[in-house]
Amino acid sequence: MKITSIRQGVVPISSSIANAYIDFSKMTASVVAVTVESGDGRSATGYGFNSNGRYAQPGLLAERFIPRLEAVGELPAHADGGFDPIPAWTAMMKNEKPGGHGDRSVAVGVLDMALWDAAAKLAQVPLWKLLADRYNQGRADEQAWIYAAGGYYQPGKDVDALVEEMKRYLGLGYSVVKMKIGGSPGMGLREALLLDLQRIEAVLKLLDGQGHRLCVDVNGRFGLHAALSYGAAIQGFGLRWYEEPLDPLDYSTHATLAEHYAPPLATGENLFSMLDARNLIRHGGLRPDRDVLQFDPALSYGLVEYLRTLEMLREHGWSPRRCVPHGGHQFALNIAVGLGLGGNESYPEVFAPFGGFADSTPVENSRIRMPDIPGIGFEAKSDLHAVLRDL
Ligand SMILES: O=C([O-])CC(=O)C(=O)O
Ligand SMILES: [Mg+2]
Repeated sequence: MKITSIRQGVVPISSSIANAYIDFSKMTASVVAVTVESGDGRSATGYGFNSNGRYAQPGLLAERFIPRLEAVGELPAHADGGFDPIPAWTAMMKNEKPGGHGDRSVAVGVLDMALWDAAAKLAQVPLWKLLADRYNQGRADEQAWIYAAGGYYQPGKDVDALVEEMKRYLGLGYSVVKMKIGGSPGMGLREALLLDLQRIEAVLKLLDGQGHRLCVDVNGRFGLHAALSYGAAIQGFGLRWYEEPLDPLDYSTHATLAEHYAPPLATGENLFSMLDARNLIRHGGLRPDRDVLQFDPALSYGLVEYLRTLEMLREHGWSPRRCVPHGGHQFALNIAVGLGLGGNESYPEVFAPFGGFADSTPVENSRIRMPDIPGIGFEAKSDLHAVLRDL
């Protein structure tokens, strides 16, 4: 088993959308293609990319992580005889100190995704099946629960346009949707809250008042006072979840909020290692019977690290069903189905071509089936495959 070539590129995913914390006017993504040769002379090329919210990492890839992978030489096979990304991952992380993950976890996540795509292609099975066989006693789910994430702020977008957007998601087969809140620059808390309540109530009306069909996402914008004020105001709606109300690393403030806000909270998309996730579980006051963990393997050192995170969760009494990764990509969708997570995010209208799933698998009642092709399934998603093929 040997890595024979690695190529990288940068692709723009800029758009006019904004959440409560950032706009996406300059957003980019790294893409890589990694070719692996098996002992019997066969080879496969796996692809990887980072999901939105963090920028492309061409420097870290070129200076550290690609050269280390290129230098690795012969790699030991997995016990099942196939390619094993774990020894390659360990070689990539040599001479990296613990802590301070920064953008390094993004660069490693991009390569990790490509290694897993190559591993499943060499085994000639979909990644969800490889994962179920290696780590879940062969038990893959038949489909994944997904929800439509959108409801971004955009110049000139009023409440009617927000409702129209959500209507389109329902038309595509989603029954649960997510919208942004907390992003009204220049407004005082009272004024911003009143406007957001109007926006939330308009979407809830479209959803026949069923709060469990709506998630709201603050993207880490609030301090404790605003998080509590919004929490008190939305508590009665029975929302599916209240996402990232606070800074992602401020665990004890999360614990205080959880004492006062009983319905489900969701967070974790900006925690990039098993150890950060463990600190959230230890100190964040989250409740394993209702809260939702959104660690995104594509941003946080990939699936090798995510397997450690799932193990840590088990040790702390959390089911993998509480995990619904951020990022709306096919990699996390395979992980959700193969390892029995609670579902996955989906971006029907934003972050193309990286957001979205196989062309051939429609969404029905917020559920999606997986295509039965080798690897992660990029070849079954034409807009994304066109970008990756160019590498
Ligand atoms: O707007 C973003 O940065 C993406 C995000 O939070 C999400 O998908 O939950
Ligand atoms: Mg979010």
